[in-house]
Amino acid sequence: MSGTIEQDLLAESQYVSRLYDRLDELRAEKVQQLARTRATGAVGTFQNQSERDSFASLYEDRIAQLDAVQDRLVFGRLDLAEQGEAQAESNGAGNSPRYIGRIGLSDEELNRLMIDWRASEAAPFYQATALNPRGVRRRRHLMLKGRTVAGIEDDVLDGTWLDEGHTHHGEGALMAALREKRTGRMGDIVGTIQAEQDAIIRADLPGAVVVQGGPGTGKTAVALHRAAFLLYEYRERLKHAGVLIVGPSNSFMRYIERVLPSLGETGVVMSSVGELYHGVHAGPETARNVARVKGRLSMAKVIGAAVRNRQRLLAEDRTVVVEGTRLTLTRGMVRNARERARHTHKPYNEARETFTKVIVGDLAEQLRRKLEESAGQPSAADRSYLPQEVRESWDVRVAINLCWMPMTPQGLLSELFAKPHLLEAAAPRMSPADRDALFRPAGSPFTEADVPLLDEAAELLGEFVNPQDLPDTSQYERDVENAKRALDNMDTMLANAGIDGVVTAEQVAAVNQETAASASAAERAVSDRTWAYGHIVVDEAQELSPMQWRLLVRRCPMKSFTIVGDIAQTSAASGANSWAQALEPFFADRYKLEELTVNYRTPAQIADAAVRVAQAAGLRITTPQAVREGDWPPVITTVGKGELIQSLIEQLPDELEYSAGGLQAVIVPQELLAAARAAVTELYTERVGTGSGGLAQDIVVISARESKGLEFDGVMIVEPALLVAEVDGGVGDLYVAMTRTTQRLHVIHNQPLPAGFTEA
Ligand SMILES: Nc1ncnc2c1ncn2[C@@H]1O[C@H](COP(=O)(O)OP(=O)(O)OP(=O)(O)O)[C@@H](O)[C@H]1O
Repeated sequence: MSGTIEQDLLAESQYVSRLYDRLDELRAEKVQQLARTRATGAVGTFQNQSERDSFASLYEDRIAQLDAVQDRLVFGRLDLAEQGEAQAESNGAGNSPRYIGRIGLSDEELNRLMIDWRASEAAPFYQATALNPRGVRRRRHLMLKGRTVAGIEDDVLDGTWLDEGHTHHGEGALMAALREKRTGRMGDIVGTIQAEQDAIIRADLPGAVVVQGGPGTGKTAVALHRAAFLLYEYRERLKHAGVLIVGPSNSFMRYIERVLPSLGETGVVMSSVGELYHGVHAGPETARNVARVKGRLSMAKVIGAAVRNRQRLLAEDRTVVVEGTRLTLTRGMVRNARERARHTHKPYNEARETFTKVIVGDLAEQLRRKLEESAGQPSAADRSYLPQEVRESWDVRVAINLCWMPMTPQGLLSELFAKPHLLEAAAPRMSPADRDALFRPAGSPFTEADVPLLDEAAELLGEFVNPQDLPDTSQYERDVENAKRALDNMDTMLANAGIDGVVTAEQVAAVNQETAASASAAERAVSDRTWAYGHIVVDEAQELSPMQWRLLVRRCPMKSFTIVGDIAQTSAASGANSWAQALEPFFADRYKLEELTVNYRTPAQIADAAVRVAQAAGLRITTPQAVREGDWPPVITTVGKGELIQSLIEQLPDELEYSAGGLQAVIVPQELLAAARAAVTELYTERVGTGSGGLAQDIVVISARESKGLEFDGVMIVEPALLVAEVDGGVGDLYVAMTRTTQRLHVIHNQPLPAGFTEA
């Protein structure tokens, strides 16, 4: 059953190579099928063509998936105790070992070669313990280098096997994984998921799960693996509705973007909080008081009032001229039309149709009476054209727009913050100081804190139809026009394919519409604000304001959420002080709170210092147990006034040597950021990045806020006291910065260090 390590490595390598052969075979099959499908060309009925397109994209997706899982395709093996016959048959593999990998693989005869890590049969790989072995005799981790097995780590749970020596040991699969250099892109942890993490990953789909955990406890990793698990376990349900993953910033989204594809899952929608309103790329809200005000739930009422206030009454009756006849639009007519429009309970832009119809009807009636009066007698003549004349009158259009102007969310918000009288009318109970804080000139860029306000406005305003826009039917006509032009260019191509005059411009236009209709759930979800997702994963969730929560809950009415974060790391002015405070308005007490307790990232010596700083400032934190002691305590360099940047430049080369090809971060207060970046860039030019770092950039100079959620082999922090001062004296950001490192922390300071930094 077990030989020398060399024999076992060889045997395992042979099996692994069989798995890769099978993967190659499947890939080649799909490539062939794709080529055959494409070769059928642009002929046949449109149904045929759209079927062909769907097949082609199916094959493309499968090829992409097979490519993405190549790296460390298989990572585990389970040897199980004797099973009952029925069970042995049902898993088709008798008592032969189960190999656990990124996807499931079977041979041509449908014998299972490898089990997807998400399948229930794979669960013992993560959950079996000596106390509860769940039928597992031996859990084996396979460490691959390319396509061969370079290392084996055994975990024997059966006493007799232990005695017989069926075991190989090294430093441990987990430790080996943690020792890896950081690349600036998060990797998956599928081979070493720990039991407490696995329990959360495999929790049921319905309801909200909140995962609280200190720094480095694997919250992000767990959230992403959970998304992959849900997409596997509830594929049918989630295939159409999709899964949305929300994180704090674009650089964070870049940091995590490769994890799901490496688990064989694409098609998930990923968005930072600033990108949640389609078409707006919002930057951070830097003014903390503004973020605080905009994040309050009461802003929903303010937006509601702002929309209602745009339905105006007339101050006095107004004369309008229709085809030379003077008519009177009375205040009463407008009030009545507004009541009827409001009664439809439709969004503002749609209710405007009712408002317009009522006004036009009343004025057309007035016009009819006037025409008859001037003719001196009632007439049976057809007057059905009158409403059209009224509708087209310039005066009438101006008057209607004065009372009920079509609005975009962007337009509404821009004006609301640029015109103090509008804000005062919409928010009479807001303090003047808060109203002043919201003021900004029209056309200013939108910020993250505006995103939920835009969404709120969109909800209340409904579809915006620009009166100057052509009606819907003309879109089709424009498509036909485009297609006609495209067809001119396609003539030769069609002739080559032996098709002459078979495809018409109308048919090409119809194909465009088909394509739009068959876009994947993910593609459609991104652009459709009213899309209801099947599940939402929120990372760094402690930072979300109540208004941001409101937006997210609207995007998933079923309230199926995975929410991960650390209350102690809150730095946003409108973020949460407790999960109960953040979630109760939306979930009441219907959420399950889980906790992660082991810090996999930061060595104990550094994590302890971070904990002391947090506790000295009175922050209530959970203190996870660090899995490694680490080689270095925090290094502290004290410098004279004005020498911070100079010292940074002097110390950086040593730190780069320590991180030896890994990723080095320099975390700097906002006010020193530009100077630090310039100085470091002068020395290291293109090695310096600003975001999470990439393969080409191994030094990043960033603010504490930007470092949220990321990790580096080495971290330098410049002037901690300023990091604290810039967030109103909170130590949350400093706590975050200190816990970003996997190896070394070096602090350069001039001002006194915050309490707790050094051991008393
Ligand atoms: N079971 C595991 N096996 C291997 N590595 C792990 C495991 N769990 C976590 N890690 C690693 O620990 C590091 C921290 O994980 P992650 O970023 O998910 O933590 P976090 O709780 O989100 O941290 P923070 O709140 O500080 O941003 C990552 O490098 C991750 O890959």
